[in-house]
Amino acid sequence: MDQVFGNLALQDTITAEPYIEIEGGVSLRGDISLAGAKNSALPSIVAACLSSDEVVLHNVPVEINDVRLLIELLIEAGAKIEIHQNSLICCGSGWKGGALDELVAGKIRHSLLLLGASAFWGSSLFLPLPGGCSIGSRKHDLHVLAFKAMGFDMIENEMGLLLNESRINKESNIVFHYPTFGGTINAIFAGVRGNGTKVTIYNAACNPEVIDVINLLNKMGAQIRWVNNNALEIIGVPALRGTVHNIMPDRIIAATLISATGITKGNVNIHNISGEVLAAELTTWRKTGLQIDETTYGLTVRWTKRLQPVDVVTSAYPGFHTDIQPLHTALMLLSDGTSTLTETILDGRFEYCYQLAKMGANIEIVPGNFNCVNGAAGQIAIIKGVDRLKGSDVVATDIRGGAAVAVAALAAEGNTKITNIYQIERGYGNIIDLFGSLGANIKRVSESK
Ligand SMILES: CC(=O)N[C@H]1[C@@H](OP(=O)(O)OP(=O)(O)OC[C@H]2O[C@@H](n3ccc(=O)[nH]c3=O)[C@H](O)[C@@H]2O)O[C@H](CO)[C@@H](O)[C@@H]1O
Ligand SMILES: C=C(OP(=O)(O)O)C(=O)O
Repeated sequence: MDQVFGNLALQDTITAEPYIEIEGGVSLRGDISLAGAKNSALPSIVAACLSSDEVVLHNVPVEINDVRLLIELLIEAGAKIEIHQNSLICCGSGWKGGALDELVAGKIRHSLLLLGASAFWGSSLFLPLPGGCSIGSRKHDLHVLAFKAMGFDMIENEMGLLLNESRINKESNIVFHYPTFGGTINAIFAGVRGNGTKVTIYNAACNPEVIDVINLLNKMGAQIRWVNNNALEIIGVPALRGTVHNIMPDRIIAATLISATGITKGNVNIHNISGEVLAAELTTWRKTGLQIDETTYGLTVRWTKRLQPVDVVTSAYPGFHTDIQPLHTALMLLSDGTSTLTETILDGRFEYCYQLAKMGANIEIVPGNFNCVNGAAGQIAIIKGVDRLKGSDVVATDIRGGAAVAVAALAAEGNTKITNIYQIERGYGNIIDLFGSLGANIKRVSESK
């Protein structure tokens, strides 16, 4: 790889500390339980604020930076949220909408979901441009399309999105060309309230995190059901009620642990996860020779022999998850041959590969003969397995790219220093405990303290 930093040199927000230090070479061993999923918790917290009764959420990963920021935004918009360890008591009775803080909204992708919440409450909201991982062109045209199809008055400019106080149509059809995760959730939030209004979302996202949010809303009295061919039908109800809900376990953290176990030749039991939510990924990883068994409590993962290369193409659920592709790359780094990874969802999702190259990984990024779902030119990573990785100074480029370099560092010879760990901590509550409890030599260092 001739580029040392990829496009990362263009970013001006890389933080030197705190940083993570990993002394590689320890095989991960032991048992571990998963925390609640970030990508279910974020929309679920917004959903919980759609009722003026109390909604209690358990198993919320409250240490995650993005969760904290979303709570801050919701409180600013008038919701009441109390944090009690890993549980939240949420109530939307004071919802006032308004203009959201640019700095906070601009750090997270799911600030977008406050638009759906505002439509639910019948109030206006100005959302400065949302943020999230810098992993390609993250468009929001499908969100706008959904709001407009439902009859809401939405104005979009280079500063952000303005939802004016407006009413939902009696009946609307939303047709997505791609099953957008955030777009589906936003349309559900906006469509769930009404007096018998009907919204049908064609080609809706059906990943486990969406199902978790729908289950929560239906417990709150919403009427949301699948009709056919991934169409969701939402019949508006006058109000939602309080309930209690457990956020689903984080399947991407499970994938992170599987990758880390495979690359370190380990033996780890992952509790409270069903193989069903990672079906495409487990099928792929079993082909590498990694032994993964489903048990009554979760998954057992055992390395028994050098892993074989296996090609992956990312796609919408139930396909191989784009958030898990960096973890598959990590798993393939020491494999016995060449594998390819074709990323079809997000065009900028290979930045972390330039960091892995500093550790001795052999990865080439080549143009693909296709466009990603956002219309941008797609790329393919060609990974040639090497015999060893070496510790190095690397940067966490985004949540999962950061996790991938941490996973590689666990198997590298010597010491790796990872900076810009704010990115990792946007998605992992405590990666030090996650790997440390399985034997890894890992610590978080803050020299200025
Ligand atoms: C907080 C959260 O849960 N984030 C997840 C969510 O993000 P997010 O909700 O942003 O993902 P989407 O499914 O909406 O986006 C996937 C693709 O569709 C494109 N698109 C999306 C919306 C739109 O209006 N127009 C459009 O073209 C995006 O640019 C992207 O290329 O799903 C992504 C894809 O599985 C994951 O990587 C993120 O981890
Ligand atoms: C891309 C991710 O998150 P976000 O959409 O919040 O940036 C992720 O969780 O991997």
